[in-house]
Amino acid sequence: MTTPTLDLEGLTRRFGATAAVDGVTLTVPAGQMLGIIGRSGAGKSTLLRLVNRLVEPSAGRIVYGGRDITRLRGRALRDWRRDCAMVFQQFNLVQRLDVLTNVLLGRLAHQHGWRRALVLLASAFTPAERAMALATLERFGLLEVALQRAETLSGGQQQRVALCRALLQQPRLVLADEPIASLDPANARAVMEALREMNRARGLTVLVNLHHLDTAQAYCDRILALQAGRVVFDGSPGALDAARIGAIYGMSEEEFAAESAASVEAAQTRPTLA
Ligand SMILES: Nc1ncnc2c1ncn2[C@@H]1O[C@H](COP(=O)(O)OP(=O)(O)OP(=O)(O)O)[C@@H](O)[C@H]1O
Repeated sequence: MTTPTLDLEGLTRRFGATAAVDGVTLTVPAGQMLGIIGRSGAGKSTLLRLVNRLVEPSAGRIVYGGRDITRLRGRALRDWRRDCAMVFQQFNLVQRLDVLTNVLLGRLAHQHGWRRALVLLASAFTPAERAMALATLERFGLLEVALQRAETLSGGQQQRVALCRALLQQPRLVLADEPIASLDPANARAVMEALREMNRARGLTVLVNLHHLDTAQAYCDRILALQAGRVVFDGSPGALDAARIGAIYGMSEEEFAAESAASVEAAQTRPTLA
């Protein structure tokens, strides 16, 4: 399935005196995997949250396939949020539920009102939905853990379950906010490969916030670097070398990576949703 172009036009979000995202103008073609990098506080999370309208813009527009997303309300806004699957650093699985049910929760994006409550309470997913969930788990090498509680899985497995849940939502875009920041290198690789496979096999547009330049270079078609909410680099992975990083951020690539790792550790000590 191909997806239409995503256009951000002068997108801005201010929090008091801080411009978290400041006049970002960008066209993301259908099926592109865009890596977004930047120091802590550069505006990466806010940018993703603007795209699915979890955060409202102070100025500018989001346009998808020619439709002004910024103006959507009510049902149309809910449908847009269903079209944008979010993936979080902390996976956000329901730990005490089994893997299969966690994946099926992605289908709830297609239900509203009392139907949603019914499906949730009675676990009333259809046989077709269950088959879809099992096939997705199999594709990601997770079939044998389908009936285990989420809490028994490694971080890398949990994040791949979260990707399966995102796929069950049948989104057009995937917005992944630091999806590998809490993972060791082997698990991080497995998750990035799964994300890349979703992008390639399904033609899904992926926007992924990453702390490490080398990861963005290895997996993404294009890199966007932010600083204080502004785009300071937008181009091919090969064009962003150590010298360019030094010029943009005033630090070496190693310092950039070390600072990012420190900010991840700080984030892990903050309370998160289960
Ligand atoms: N809800 C909010 N209220 C006030 N300020 C906010 C809010 N959300 C973000 N900010 C501010 O906006 C700026 C950008 O934050 P954002 O979380 O988008 O950056 P980030 O690049 O994702 O950082 P990190 O890598 O640490 O997650 C920061 O100065 C932050 O303090």
